[in-house]
Amino acid sequence: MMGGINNWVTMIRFEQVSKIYPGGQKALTDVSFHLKRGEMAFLTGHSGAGKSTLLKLISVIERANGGRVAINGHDIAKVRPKDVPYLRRDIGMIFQNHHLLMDRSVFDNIALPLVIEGFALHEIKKRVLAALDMVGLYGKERHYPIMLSGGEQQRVGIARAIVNKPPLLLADEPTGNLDPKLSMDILRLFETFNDSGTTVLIATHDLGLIARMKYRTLTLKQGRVIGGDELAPSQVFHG
Ligand SMILES: Nc1ncnc2c1ncn2[C@@H]1O[C@H](COP(=O)(O)OP(=O)(O)OP(=O)(O)O)[C@@H](O)[C@H]1O
Repeated sequence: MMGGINNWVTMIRFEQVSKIYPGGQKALTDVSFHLKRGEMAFLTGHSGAGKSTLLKLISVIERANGGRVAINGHDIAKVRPKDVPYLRRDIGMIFQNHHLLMDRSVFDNIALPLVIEGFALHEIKKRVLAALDMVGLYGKERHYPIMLSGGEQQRVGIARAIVNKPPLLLADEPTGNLDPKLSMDILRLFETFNDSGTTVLIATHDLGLIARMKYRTLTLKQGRVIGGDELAPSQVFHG
């Protein structure tokens, strides 16, 4: 655990985090912010600003070169490679191109995280159908992704991310391919999860979408956090 009395309320904590990719590309420089448990926030910035890299550091797909990252009370630097899968169970990840298995049914796609965790079949069935219901796709479990619209496919990806009820949900451009109405529907869905206690961080270019919502925003520019950062530590803890 990292020091500090406020750890128990913190879901994501970055302290002066830097990431340089092999080859020398600086992706993040001195990034500090906190996200409390139960918060929902946006992460924005131009293409190449470092949004995906920041999400990859949270999900331990990449590791930082400098500074400290703590997720759900765990100092990532101290998490051994063999324990990374356990940490990831606490994180639901949603991608722009949803990474669905096209040769598997909607049911199988959503069931995947539960199969990996070794759940019993009756429990898997119950949870998959509940997740489908939450994203408004009940009855489509036998469909294949190819039979669904882009917005429906995205919702299958969301159902897969929330099916094991992770306390943290990360979304990387979740509305990238969707029209404004569908984008809003997806954000409302995230709000529903947030209302039930899930911490949500959404990376997006879509400033229009952000402006229509009331949430805090962390803005990156060339790998650094820039002005008006409402996720600055003091404001998170005392705001
Ligand atoms: N695996 C990698 N190897 C080397 N450089 C990388 C790698 N991934 C990202 N980068 C570089 O790091 C910087 C930040 O990239 P990142 O993907 O985090 O930005 P982003 O804000 O998510 O961009 P976009 O909105 O286009 O997805 C960019 O300069 C990018 O070229």
